[in-house]
Amino acid sequence: MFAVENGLQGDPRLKAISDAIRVIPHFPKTGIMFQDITTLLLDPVAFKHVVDIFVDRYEHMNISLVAGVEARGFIFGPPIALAIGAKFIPLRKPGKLPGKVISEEYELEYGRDRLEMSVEAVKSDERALVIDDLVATGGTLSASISLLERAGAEVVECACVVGLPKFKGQCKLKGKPLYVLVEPSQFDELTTL
Ligand SMILES: O=P(O)(O)OC[C@H]1O[C@H](OP(=O)(O)OP(=O)(O)O)[C@H](O)[C@@H]1O
Ligand SMILES: Nc1ncnc2[nH]cnc12
Repeated sequence: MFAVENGLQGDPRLKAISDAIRVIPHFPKTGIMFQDITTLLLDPVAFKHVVDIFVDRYEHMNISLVAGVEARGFIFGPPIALAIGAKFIPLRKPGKLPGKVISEEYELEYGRDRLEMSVEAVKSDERALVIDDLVATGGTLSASISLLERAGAEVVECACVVGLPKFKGQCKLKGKPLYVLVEPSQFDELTTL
């Protein structure tokens, strides 16, 4: 893995994070190089580096709301939210949230999926951060931005641990900044899910 343009070039924590992410060829389908963050979770030093880097970046940005994308955004979002004193909102796959929800469809490489959010969770004029483990096409994060904006929040930034190379050079999603810690080498990534 290589570091991306994130203002942390030369920071040894990025290598520790990269090294802790396992790459599984041809999972879950032939041709996909799966970036497995579950091995990062087995390494408390590297896992803490991820949380520390995001907390350092966001603690003084007046963020009141951290939204995490099901499922892997639920791992990284809550510790960041707690450390910066923001609430955590889960963005869930369809049919999981009770109460009044709004939903957004988005494109996957094959087919479509949908994300839902509890509309009462967001107050107007909140400043939001969206967290996920990985950005591939950006469809999931774009749907997340739309949900939050529809509920009246201002999305300050989206942040992911891994950005796939097809995303190289792209640091905006729906006009919002995207902040990524590491990126697999070309060798590590054949395609996305
Ligand atoms: O940038 P994109 O092309 O939208 O892809 C990125 C999304 O894909 C993965 O989740 P997935 O939909 O596989 O769900 P999971 O976390 O429940 O496995 C990943 O955790 C991101 O949420
Ligand atoms: N290559 C990949 N590894 C892990 N999660 C993904 N989501 C989309 N593409 C992925």
